[in-house]
Amino acid sequence: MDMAGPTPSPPQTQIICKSVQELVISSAGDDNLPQSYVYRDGDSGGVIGSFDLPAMEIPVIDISLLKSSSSPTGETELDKLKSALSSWGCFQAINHGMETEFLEKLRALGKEFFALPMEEKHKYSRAVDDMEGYGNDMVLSDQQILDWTDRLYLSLTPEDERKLNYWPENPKCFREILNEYTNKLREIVELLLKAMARSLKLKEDSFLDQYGERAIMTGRFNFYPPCPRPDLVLGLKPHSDGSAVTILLQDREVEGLQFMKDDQWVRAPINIPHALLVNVGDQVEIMSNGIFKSPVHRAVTNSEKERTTLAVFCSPQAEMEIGPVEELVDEKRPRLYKKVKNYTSSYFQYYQQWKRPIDAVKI
Ligand SMILES: O=C(O)CCC(=O)C(=O)O
Ligand SMILES: [Fe+2]
Repeated sequence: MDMAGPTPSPPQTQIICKSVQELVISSAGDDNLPQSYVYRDGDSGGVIGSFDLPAMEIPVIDISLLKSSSSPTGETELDKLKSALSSWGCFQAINHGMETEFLEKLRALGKEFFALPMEEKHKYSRAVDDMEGYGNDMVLSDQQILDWTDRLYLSLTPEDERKLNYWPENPKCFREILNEYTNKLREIVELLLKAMARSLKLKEDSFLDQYGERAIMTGRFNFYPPCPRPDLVLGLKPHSDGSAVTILLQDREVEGLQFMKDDQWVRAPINIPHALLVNVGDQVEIMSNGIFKSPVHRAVTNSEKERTTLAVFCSPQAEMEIGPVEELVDEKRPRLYKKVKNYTSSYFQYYQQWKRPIDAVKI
């Protein structure tokens, strides 16, 4: 199955709308809240829900211990990884080899970019038909409920496919730091994919074999301005990621991410500022034949504080055919997913229609 093929319905006229930040500047309070952002009863289970949700007990994994399973600590950490990914589908990664100061520089890149004057940011605005660049939701239908977020979306690898015209020249160190982060994450993702395979008693290249030499990494700085009605507006609608693995650098001070577990929303904590939040995307769920879970998550808004995060989506090369690793298919666990190529290409059309693209490849 090629995901570049049939999709729910073709994109309709697209309208580029004002950035959320501009809306906040131009409207003085909730009387002016545009209806296109508002959830009404009946949309996705109705209201956004309670604000005192439980915090999740998210597993913390020392990824420096995942390099070898020959020591007892390595073995324990691999077991923790397996259990984290098959129950939650996510964990906080510590000892990833990046200094706290470096992560702070990265956080500052996003904050400083979104704090630039509008005219300056508009130099990097995405084109109507392009995902990349500065902007907000692609509007594909009148019914679409918009996300209360502005983004800067950049392709990071393959390096020769970077569109540098979208990479801000201000802050000055933007390109250098983001490039360094990309290189670090590339190593981390390789390490994780090997460890995931070993945790399932597979050969360590079992997932990497489906990954290709020109793997795709895209970075998205998400900026959530304060919102007058967090009870009616979401920062990001419920979704699971179309990636193989996503690495999220959360805001240091402001929470907002929530995961769905046993039909309940739970808050992702920000208690470890130097941790990276790693979550499985649909493509690892497919490759692991459903053993590892691609969790549904969303971002809520905050009436007082703005929030900035950086998500990096890591996926196999588009031409690679991915599917459940053969050793994970047997009578007890029949094949759950078809083989698929180019999984992320139609992701957003499903996303905007509240559909999970992974349902389209289930057997
Ligand atoms: O900003 C967040 O906390 C979540 C970001 C996210 O889920 C995404 O960009 O896919
Ligand atoms: Fe996500």
